[in-house]
Amino acid sequence: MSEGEANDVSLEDAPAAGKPQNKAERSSTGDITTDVYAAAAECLDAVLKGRASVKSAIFNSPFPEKRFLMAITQKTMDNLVHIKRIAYKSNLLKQETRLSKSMAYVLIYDLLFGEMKRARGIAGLIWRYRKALNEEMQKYLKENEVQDVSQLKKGDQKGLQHPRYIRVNTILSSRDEVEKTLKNEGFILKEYEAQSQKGFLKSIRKMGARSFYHDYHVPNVVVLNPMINFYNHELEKTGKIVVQDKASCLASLLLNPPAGSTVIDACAAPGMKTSHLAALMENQGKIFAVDLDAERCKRMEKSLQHYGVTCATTINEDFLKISPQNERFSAASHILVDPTCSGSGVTSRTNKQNRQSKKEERERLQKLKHLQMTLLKHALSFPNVQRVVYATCSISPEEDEEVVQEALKSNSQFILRPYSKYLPKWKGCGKPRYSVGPNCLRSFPEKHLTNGFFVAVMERYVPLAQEEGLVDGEVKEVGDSGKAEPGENGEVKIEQPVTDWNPAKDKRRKRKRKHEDTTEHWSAEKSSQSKPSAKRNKK
Ligand SMILES: C[S@@+](CC[C@H](N)C(=O)[O-])C[C@H]1O[C@@H](n2cnc3c(N)ncnc32)[C@H](O)[C@@H]1O
Repeated sequence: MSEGEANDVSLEDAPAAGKPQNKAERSSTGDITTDVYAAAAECLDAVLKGRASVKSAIFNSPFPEKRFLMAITQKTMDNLVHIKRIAYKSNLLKQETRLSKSMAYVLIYDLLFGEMKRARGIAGLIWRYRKALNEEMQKYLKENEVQDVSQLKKGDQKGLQHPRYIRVNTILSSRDEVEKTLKNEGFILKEYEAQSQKGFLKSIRKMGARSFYHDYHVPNVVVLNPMINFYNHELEKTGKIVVQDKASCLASLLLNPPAGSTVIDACAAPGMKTSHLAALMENQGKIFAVDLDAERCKRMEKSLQHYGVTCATTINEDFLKISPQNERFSAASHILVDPTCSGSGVTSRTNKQNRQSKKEERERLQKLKHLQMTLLKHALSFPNVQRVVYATCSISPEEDEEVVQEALKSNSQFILRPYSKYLPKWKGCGKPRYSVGPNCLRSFPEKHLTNGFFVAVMERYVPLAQEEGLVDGEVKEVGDSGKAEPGENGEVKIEQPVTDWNPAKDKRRKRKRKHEDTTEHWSAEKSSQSKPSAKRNKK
């Protein structure tokens, strides 16, 4: 079991009918303390399994002291992320099999966060572990850089409350099949409050344990309650679903290579995005899945097999050493660059990272930025590449907007396509203090309920001047002030050098681009099940 799984309730635990709790826990003992623990555990169980809200569980409980019951149940809920983590680390749930999970959580709450001073009744079962639990608690406080429990964040602690996203692997399954399986297991497909990003997120925020939704932005992604664990589910074991954060699906979705194309995934391991690309390409064409790291490459190979990917070849190589002129790779029309980054957007990691001094942090970011920019520039130098997507799970502009801005400055053949052209339903862009910012996609953990992520789409630009045999010139961003100036369609404006610039031609070029944009039939919203047209492939 991985650490992350310690926060999950497994599917077997979740069915709405719910197995009854231990008899010993349920029966009235005449001991008010044991009885309140039992009642609180029942309420918690009902809430975690989606049968009731805290208020309705308390209301329906036969336990007479409602305020007492409310206090302990609500406080256990508020601290549940911490309690689960400590319980997992101490190995308590494996050692003490006489307690249901909910009862263990209530007792751990009272021992570590509450009032438990001595072992009485059922509390005796947890009292024996108090030393181990207290030790884990101290480590946990240290990890979270706080002195005592009152300083721990309540409820919506970052990183642990995002929904569970599963991507249907359309190579081996279909959304209908996955939906049917979920429904057979008692899950209920729900509609959003409104067909908008806001309406979708509002519904997701209050999603019950047994509900699921189709994702609003990414086709074939299903959204479930974070408590639901799919790691050992039959759908996962058979490769029919991929447990993948939604934000990380956006990079492949925006690259969106048509079936039959030649693609390089330049930093591919462990292959999550490669398998998504293969699914979007209907497993037709060629993906070179390149990665420097031999171990990760091996894992990727296994994983691609598991997901039924046959159109990809893994290559254990430094992408920078692959020559753009190499015949094997030079036909690539689409390249994904998802390089090593600080990972500062991955919310489950942010709490754990060691504190570095500001200077060390700056130096580290500069090194990463240099590597990332070298990789991106290399991708842009492939002779037939039409679209390059750059992505990171970092929230630092040094690794995001600055890399894209500088790489584009040094390459006059590419423009930044506004992500909104391909994913108009997504609301969330890059830092406006960079001219490229408004055209780049960003996801924000609190806003989008995903990891923090950054994606930029670059496309080969064919200037009219070149088409008409004029001298091609320097490409520069309009707005020397450094302010963002989205052009028509939102892309960063491209100016021809003054010597070649002809307003009439520029107008025609804009008209032509506008026409192309309105006739562009492709949209990222298309279902990956529908066949992409070959016309797009030629673009
Ligand atoms: C963020 S991970 C990629 C995750 C992957 N795209 C996925 O979705 O599963 C970055 C990867 O880049 C690889 N990498 C770093 N520098 C590289 C280089 N010069 N050439 C190829 N791979 C590189 C690392 O080994 C690492 O596996």
